[in-house]
Amino acid sequence: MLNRLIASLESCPMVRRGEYNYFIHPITDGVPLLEPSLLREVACAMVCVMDLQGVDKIVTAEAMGIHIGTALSMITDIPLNIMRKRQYSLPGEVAVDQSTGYSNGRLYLNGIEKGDRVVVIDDVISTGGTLKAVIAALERAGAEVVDICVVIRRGDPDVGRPVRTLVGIEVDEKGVHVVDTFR
Ligand SMILES: O=P(O)(O)OC[C@H]1O[C@H](OP(=O)(O)OP(=O)(O)O)[C@H](O)[C@@H]1O
Ligand code: HPA
Repeated sequence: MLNRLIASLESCPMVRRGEYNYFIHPITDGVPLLEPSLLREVACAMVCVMDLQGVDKIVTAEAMGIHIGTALSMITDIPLNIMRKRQYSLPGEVAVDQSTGYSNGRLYLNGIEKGDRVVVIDDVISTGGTLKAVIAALERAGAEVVDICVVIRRGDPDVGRPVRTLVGIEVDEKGVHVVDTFR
């Protein structure tokens, strides 16, 4: 079921970002080209593994959760909420710090109401810094996070909650190796 995702990961290029081996892949970067068949494979697999019963909103983080969140939203008819790197200063906006293996920034949550049942999705989890920030913002807004699903898990990060992943990978100087599926 994940043939396209696995084959494209095992042949994707990698660059150094400081000390970090950064793999470049259509799902995580939109580079060189995101084929509809790959996006469809990923979105359909996410719909299969997630518990979407009674979910009010799909939440993702700018930028590389957006195409996946959009595909999921169109399949399920559940609205999409995007945590932005831009501040809007609307009433109730929640700001959180985000750190990854190669960057630090701030994410802003708007449009979530107390008691909303949400699922969180993203393209990749590596240090877990981004997901921790997203979960913290949702908790501050009073949402109930009912499921979390990420396409690619790099290593074994811990965000204090179960995270479903479609594939697990290891990255070394030779490139990307897929080590598990549907965890
Ligand atoms: O587990 P982590 O170490 O936090 O890494 C994962 C995050 O890194 C990337 O986002 P990034 O902040 O690079 O922004 P982008 O989506 O705009 O590329 C990716 O889209 C994830 O959200
Ligand atoms: O190695 C990576 N590649 C693409 N996106 C990422 N987000 C965190 N790590 C990575």
